[in-house]
Amino acid sequence: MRTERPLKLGTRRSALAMAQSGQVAREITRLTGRDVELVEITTYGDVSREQLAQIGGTGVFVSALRDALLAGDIDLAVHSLKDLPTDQPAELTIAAVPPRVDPRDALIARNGLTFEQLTAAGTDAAPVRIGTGSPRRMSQLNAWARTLGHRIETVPIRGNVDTRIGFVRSGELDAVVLAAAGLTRVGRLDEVTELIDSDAVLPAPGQGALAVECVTSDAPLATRLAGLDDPFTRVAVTAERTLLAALEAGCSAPVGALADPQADGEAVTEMRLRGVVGTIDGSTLVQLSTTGHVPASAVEQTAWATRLGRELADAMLAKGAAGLMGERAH
Ligand SMILES: NCc1[nH]cc(CCC(=O)O)c1CC(=O)O
Repeated sequence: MRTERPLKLGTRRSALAMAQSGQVAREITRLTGRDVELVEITTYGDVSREQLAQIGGTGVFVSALRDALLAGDIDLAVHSLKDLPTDQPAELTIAAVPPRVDPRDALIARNGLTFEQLTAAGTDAAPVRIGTGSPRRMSQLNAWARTLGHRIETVPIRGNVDTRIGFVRSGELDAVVLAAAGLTRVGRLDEVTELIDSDAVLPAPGQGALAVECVTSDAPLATRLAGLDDPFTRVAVTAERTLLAALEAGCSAPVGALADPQADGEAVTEMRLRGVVGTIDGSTLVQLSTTGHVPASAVEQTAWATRLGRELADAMLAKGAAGLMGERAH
């Protein structure tokens, strides 16, 4: 009997990418008995020193992995779902969306402070300086500070987890905001000083979820990878990403979205979808939500989640969402 060659899983070299790729590799081996080998790929998003919003945001981490898939250099790739452009190329298939981890953003502030404690010290002359390269985070953090009557300044930064946390440790910034999911995956969740409630800051569509992608023509592989798929996560991120697409926004737009499917045993029953879009300074936000009854059949769920996302986008557009998104961080 012929032993199958190991599957080649393309991954970025960052600690975060290696952690999530390694985890998916182990899961594939556990489910299919097949060995998986990691192949390191450098993406433009890893080498560029420019601000993410400036280089276009959408897809910079993704395109080198996709090129390697299409060239046949690798069999599959693992992406952070929030980094994936919403329009899926026909030659590539998202074969699985594994169970999502905590979708919230996390604050890492000096002296163990929460957002409210930290920002209370801000003045007009010396606002509290919070680092994030994300227009979505800037917009909602600024809006949050406004409701508290506190003075903050959002400072555009980028770099890997280590670099970002380093700005706080060095005293250059008072705090940084990162995805809890990424911090969990690289084992640094213990440095978080506040897990930010989604009522204050809605995460990026798809945050905390992964996408396992392969070429569409490799149907047998796609079928095997489907064993990693989590229907709860799939229905949630479908609604969130449809909202993002229907707003015609990319991953660097100030759009937050979160769907929370309620489970009744094995079945998803109700799902609430919340969305927000705002100006970078947080002076104007369009924030809406909708709730619906999730159909029982897996086949109907995708179409249903797509409809929910579109409906919420239409409602947000009717409230002026498009006008707020034209603005850019730079
Ligand atoms: N934009 C970069 C990026 N892509 C995915 C994550 C975190 C992990 C995830 O959301 O799945 C991060 C870092 C961050 O936003 O702090």
